[in-house]
Amino acid sequence: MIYILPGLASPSTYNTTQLTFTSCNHVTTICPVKCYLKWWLLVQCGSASACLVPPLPLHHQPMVNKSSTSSTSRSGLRSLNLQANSPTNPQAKTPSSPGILSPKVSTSLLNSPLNDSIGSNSSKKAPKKKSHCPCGRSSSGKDWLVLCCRQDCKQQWHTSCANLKGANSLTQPQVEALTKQWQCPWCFTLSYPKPGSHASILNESSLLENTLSSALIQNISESLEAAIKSKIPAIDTASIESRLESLTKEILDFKEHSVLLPQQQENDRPDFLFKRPPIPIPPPERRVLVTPEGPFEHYQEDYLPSDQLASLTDLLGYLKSSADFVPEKGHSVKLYGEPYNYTGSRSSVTDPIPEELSKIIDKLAVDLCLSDRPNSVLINYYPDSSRLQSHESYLAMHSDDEGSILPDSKIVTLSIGASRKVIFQPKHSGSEPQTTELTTNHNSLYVMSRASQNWFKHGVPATDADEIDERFSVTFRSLHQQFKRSMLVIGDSNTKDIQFGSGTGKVGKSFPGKRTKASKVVHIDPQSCIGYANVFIMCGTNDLRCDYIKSKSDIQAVVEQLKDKLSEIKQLCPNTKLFVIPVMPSRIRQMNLNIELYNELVDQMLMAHFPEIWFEGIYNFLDHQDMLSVKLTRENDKIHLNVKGIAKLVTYMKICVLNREKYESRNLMSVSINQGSAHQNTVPNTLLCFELKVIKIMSAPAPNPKSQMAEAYVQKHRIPELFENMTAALIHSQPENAKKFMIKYLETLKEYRDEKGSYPAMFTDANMTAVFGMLDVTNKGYISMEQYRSALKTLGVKKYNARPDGCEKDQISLPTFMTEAEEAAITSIMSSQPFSKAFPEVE
Ligand SMILES: O=C(O)CCC(=O)C(=O)O
Ligand SMILES: [Fe+2]
Repeated sequence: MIYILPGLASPSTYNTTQLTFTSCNHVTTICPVKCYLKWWLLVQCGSASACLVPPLPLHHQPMVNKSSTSSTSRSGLRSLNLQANSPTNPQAKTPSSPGILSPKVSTSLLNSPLNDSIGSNSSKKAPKKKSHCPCGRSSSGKDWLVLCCRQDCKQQWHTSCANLKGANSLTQPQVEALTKQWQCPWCFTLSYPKPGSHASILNESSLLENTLSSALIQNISESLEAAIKSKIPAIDTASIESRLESLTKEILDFKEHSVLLPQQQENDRPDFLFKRPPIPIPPPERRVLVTPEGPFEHYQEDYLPSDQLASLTDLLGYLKSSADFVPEKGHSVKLYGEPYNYTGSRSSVTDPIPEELSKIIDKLAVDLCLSDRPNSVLINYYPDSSRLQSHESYLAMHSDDEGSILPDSKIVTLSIGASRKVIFQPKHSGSEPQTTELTTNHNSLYVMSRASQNWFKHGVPATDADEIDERFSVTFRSLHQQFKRSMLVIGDSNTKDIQFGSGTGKVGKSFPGKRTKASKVVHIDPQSCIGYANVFIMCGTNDLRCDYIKSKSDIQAVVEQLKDKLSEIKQLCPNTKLFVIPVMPSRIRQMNLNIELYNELVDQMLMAHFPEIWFEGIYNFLDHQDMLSVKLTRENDKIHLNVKGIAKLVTYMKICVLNREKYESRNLMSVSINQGSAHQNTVPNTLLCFELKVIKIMSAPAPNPKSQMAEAYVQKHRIPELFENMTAALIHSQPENAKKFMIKYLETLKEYRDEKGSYPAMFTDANMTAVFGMLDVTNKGYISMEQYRSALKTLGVKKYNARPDGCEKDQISLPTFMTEAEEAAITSIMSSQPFSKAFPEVE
């Protein structure tokens, strides 16, 4: 392929035009061709196809043309049609073709239609008579005269003037071959006009625009500068600059911390999605909390009888000699029983509790009436000063407040060896903390409650004595790893029927916990939260009854009460994950108006002060009129959830716990806890998009046929369940690409529907009820064990309880089925394998 790149040209500049030849798409030569003929000869000798764009007269735009030809030759060459009359060839005197004229032959006189468009220099030179070359001079028999083939032109040109000098050395037949359709430089144009979208046009216009606007800006700034200089003699530019710098920084900070979506996206989001404030406002100030109990409950000397003391001393001696202690800061440790992981712990391996210690635990359980038998023993070894400098023997101030410790349990410490001081300091006293000292003597015991850990910290200070003897403290705790997922539900009568533990209709063993009563917000007891990993507050319905609420300020007062309670809980239990459940709408319209406003205000309050507290949607408890669904409400009761409602509530809470656990474990919200103060953090936008805002609870609008149709459609296709499921899965998995994940999810569902694949392992009550219903066709209310197994299989559950309630009678009820299915699903999620299989990560 040959490309010829013309430039702007007038006939007088043709000689400098360059033709660019490329072959096989490679530029092979850039050849300054002084005439078309040279170019033609080159092309004839080579085999490449070619495209010639001759130099154009000034009124034509320069352009590059990659195509081959309009009128093409065999080689794809755009032909030049020369009309020549060789001065050296006598035969040429007789024109052999109509286009070839001898220099002396004159044709008709015609005005050139292009004369006007030629540059002024050229136009001066351009003769009016077409029978003469535009140069107006005679060629003195040296040049061929060639005639433009265009009917409306027919202008003659000297070969030299038309940049065809070489033509004069050609023979007549060669010239004839060239001259069939020659167009003169005035007429020759490309048959392919430059498209309007051509990059060069865009560049040209944007360049022009930029240049114009830069020039304009420059003009303006110059005149401004001049005006300022003349009017204001001296400006402190340094201070302005520094202010500008700090403003820029503020803007950047704001951008960084802002969690609001850009305006457009914000508008695009459905109304029910969560919003967070751009910058979280710090929580209310820390306040002085009065400790309800002392730092330790009990201290007793000479605790162990001599035989137990002797065997314990033997064990400690053995541990010391066998170098079983693992060094930590200021002391060493040895762990037995249930693993106890605390901040700074270095020993992950534990041995079973040895007999000597087991016997001591038996005694402790009886003597101290322990409801939970300690199952974890940590021995601290403070070596004597021959092994460790006195000032290096200590245990730093800390609280035993790890999530795995049972909330209502005791932490018991037996001291063996040298007397050492243990000191205690309150955490929330405000002023200089008052220190309590306890001297622990050999064979003494002191007992702390788990709750006291949230009020006090304790430690074993280094001594300034030159010499100290060794000391051991044998500490006993009740731990359970599942307690890391423990739940406390603080709520009104709607939470009364939540039962913790395992078995039918219970929360399940994966989520230990308890429910405490708070009929009204003011009854919430922050201390009850101590030791629980997750706290759900579901309270407020009674505060919002129509008898109590006379104006908006009454509702605001309840929100303020809640704020105070939350603030205290946050201060007392910084590690606890808090969930506020929006007040469930009732079936009383007037009351729902109060509830709607309250939820709205709580939402705002949380956004402003506690952005880390989850305020989850409860929309799936409502019917299409945003009233508590009649299916979930007790008969003749407009407020309370029925058994199904409670089961749904429990499922919802469990999903909340799992979602948050996964969310935090992925470091999306790294709440860092430092000495009791939780640092606020922002929530990433991607996730916020999927957090559910409490639905707008409106008083019921008059049903209209369109909305009924829409409702019927939504119900028929189970759209809310689909979205509920998908949102849960999305939050749970938090894939990089949410869109792809959802597509994949829907495809999985589709496969399931087509009975090709496994159903995702997280399902709603509706899913389970539907599967149960398919098996219990006669509506007996139970299914057989065989059906139970196949139903779980249908739901994609692989591991499940093989002996559920009712298995002896071969009658598995719907609640049992639901509990077991859910428990199994949750177990599978936690073991993550089947879950991740059901929700493959989408790249
Ligand atoms: O050595 C002591 O008395 C204190 C031990 C202690 O606080 C602990 O192990 O957590
Ligand atoms: Fe401790």
